[in-house]
Amino acid sequence: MLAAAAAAAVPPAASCYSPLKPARCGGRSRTRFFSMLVVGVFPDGILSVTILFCHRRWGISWRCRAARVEAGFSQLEVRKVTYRPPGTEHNLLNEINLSLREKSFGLIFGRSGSGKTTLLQLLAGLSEPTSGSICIQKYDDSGNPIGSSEMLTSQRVGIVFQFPERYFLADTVLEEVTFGWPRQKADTLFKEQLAVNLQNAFNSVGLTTISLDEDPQSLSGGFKRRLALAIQLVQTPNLLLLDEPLAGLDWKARADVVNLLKDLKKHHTILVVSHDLRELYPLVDCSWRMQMGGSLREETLPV
Ligand SMILES: Nc1ncnc2c1ncn2[C@@H]1O[C@H](COP(=O)(O)OP(=O)(O)OP(=O)(O)O)[C@@H](O)[C@H]1O
Repeated sequence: MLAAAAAAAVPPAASCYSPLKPARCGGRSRTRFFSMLVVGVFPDGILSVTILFCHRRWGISWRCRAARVEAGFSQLEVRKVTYRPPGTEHNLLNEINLSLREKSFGLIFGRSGSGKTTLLQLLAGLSEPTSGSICIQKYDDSGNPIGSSEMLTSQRVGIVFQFPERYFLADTVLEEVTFGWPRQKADTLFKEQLAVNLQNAFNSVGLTTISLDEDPQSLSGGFKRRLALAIQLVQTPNLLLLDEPLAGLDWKARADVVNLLKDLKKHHTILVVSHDLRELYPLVDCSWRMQMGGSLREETLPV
């Protein structure tokens, strides 16, 4: 990142400069420059790169250009979340805490009925926590929080349910993907952006070989899951939630989806609920066990 920032900061006139030695600028000029790279970090975690040119004959005349580059990382934080469905007397989830750093892969496992899917639904904004908060917090490189956290909104989350192909509604892949897109003319620009996102999403899930006129139900199991993922990726979510992504697939399609998730993990923050621990194990950065009674404990996978 620093190299890129430095490259962006170099003015055109300084194309021959060296940060280590005095350099000769241009064939005819005998003037020599010294250059200095000044790097600073502001308290808000922004990295500043400044290049000073010190002129040998004129003393400290200088030219300077600065670039500001975001440093640090952001993290999903679930803080003391409790959930009791309206009209019931028992909590399904109790004081759940979870942190997941951007571009990492988290996995929640646990017995059937312990509350894993309920937690995903809260993260996706499909229901509201009874208490506690779900937010995104930014940190600098030293791990100090930058500013206050932002609430995670449903627009920033993509969720792929268990057996997503059961919810396909359209007759063609194109209609399926564009199902929720705005229909009004005024939204042309927005639709153009979605079309670009769609191309990127299809590239990232490896769906470029299928025809957009194909019936989604005629796709293989692995390709149906790819399509379900692409539909979510079009919205460029900050967080991708997957409920049992391997359920109901044959061994080949399972391997296919695991490889796909390995690729997606490079660019996306992914949180998965699954019983398929052995197959997902190589991808996992953090894991938690949901216990009966709805409490969550960080725990390495028992594989
Ligand atoms: N709105 C609700 N009202 C009452 N109980 C509910 C509600 N939603 C879910 N439950 C119950 O909460 C418990 C947790 O369900 P959930 O689907 O989250 O479990 P899970 O860990 O994902 O299970 P599985 O691994 O079988 O998918 C279940 O006993 C379920 O019946």
